[in-house]
Amino acid sequence: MAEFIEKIAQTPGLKAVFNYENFRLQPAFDAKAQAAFIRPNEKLDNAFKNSLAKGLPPISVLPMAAQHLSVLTRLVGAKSVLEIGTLGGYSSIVFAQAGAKVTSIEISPKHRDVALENVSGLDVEILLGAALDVLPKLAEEGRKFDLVFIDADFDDQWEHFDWAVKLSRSGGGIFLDDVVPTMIKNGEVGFGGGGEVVEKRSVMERIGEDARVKASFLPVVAHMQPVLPDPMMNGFILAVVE
Ligand SMILES: C[S@@+](CC[C@H](N)C(=O)[O-])C[C@H]1O[C@@H](n2cnc3c(N)ncnc32)[C@H](O)[C@@H]1O
Repeated sequence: MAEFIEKIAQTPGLKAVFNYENFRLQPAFDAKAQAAFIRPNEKLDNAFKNSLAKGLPPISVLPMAAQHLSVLTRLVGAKSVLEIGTLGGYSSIVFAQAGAKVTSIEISPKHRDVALENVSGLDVEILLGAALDVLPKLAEEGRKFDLVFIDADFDDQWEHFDWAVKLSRSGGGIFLDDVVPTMIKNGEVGFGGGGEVVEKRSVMERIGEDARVKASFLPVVAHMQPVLPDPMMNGFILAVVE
């Protein structure tokens, strides 16, 4: 191992690749990727501006995450998407523009009203209510979805995931967002008093023990400059339903 590290240190340019501080380059990478990959989208731009103007919090998915969801929808060939957590409909627009009929659940009447303005003309239905009240009704109706996107409160992630599995077709996908902040908030992974890493049973073990799905975890470094000065570790779980 020491030999390997020594070799890296002597290879021109390579040492810089293993610099922990590179996480701080994330805004530069993100700006580059946005400039390269993201094409003008009037509907999304208007939704973002209208949501801010109406006083909604700026917590919709970031542009590159939206692009990722769009690519995922196309890869899955999703014709129906269930979304838990609408906010102003930013991600709903992404799924609809990628070719899916979107059913989105939102607990706040104010957010629902702004979302209805933003998604006009697209195949998006917004169901008002707490997800844990609405999801059983969808199951009673026999609804099944190709892709489920979970992006609501941090407290009910496991319960939302459980319903997402019940409401997915075999081979469907489930995207559980914001897993890292949730686990840190709940003390499932974090630092102890001496700086050591401490862990307890988490949503990951629960999903891992669930034979109905095969799951993966993708950590991401996000930034919300200028709102937050430092890059932030986040991550999501992407699962396929057996
Ligand atoms: C992070 S935002 C969703 C962002 C949206 N997916 C986007 O990217 O444009 C979370 C939303 O979930 C809603 N929410 C929170 N808890 C909920 C629950 N239990 N049931 C339904 N919606 C909920 C909040 O009101 C908020 O609008």
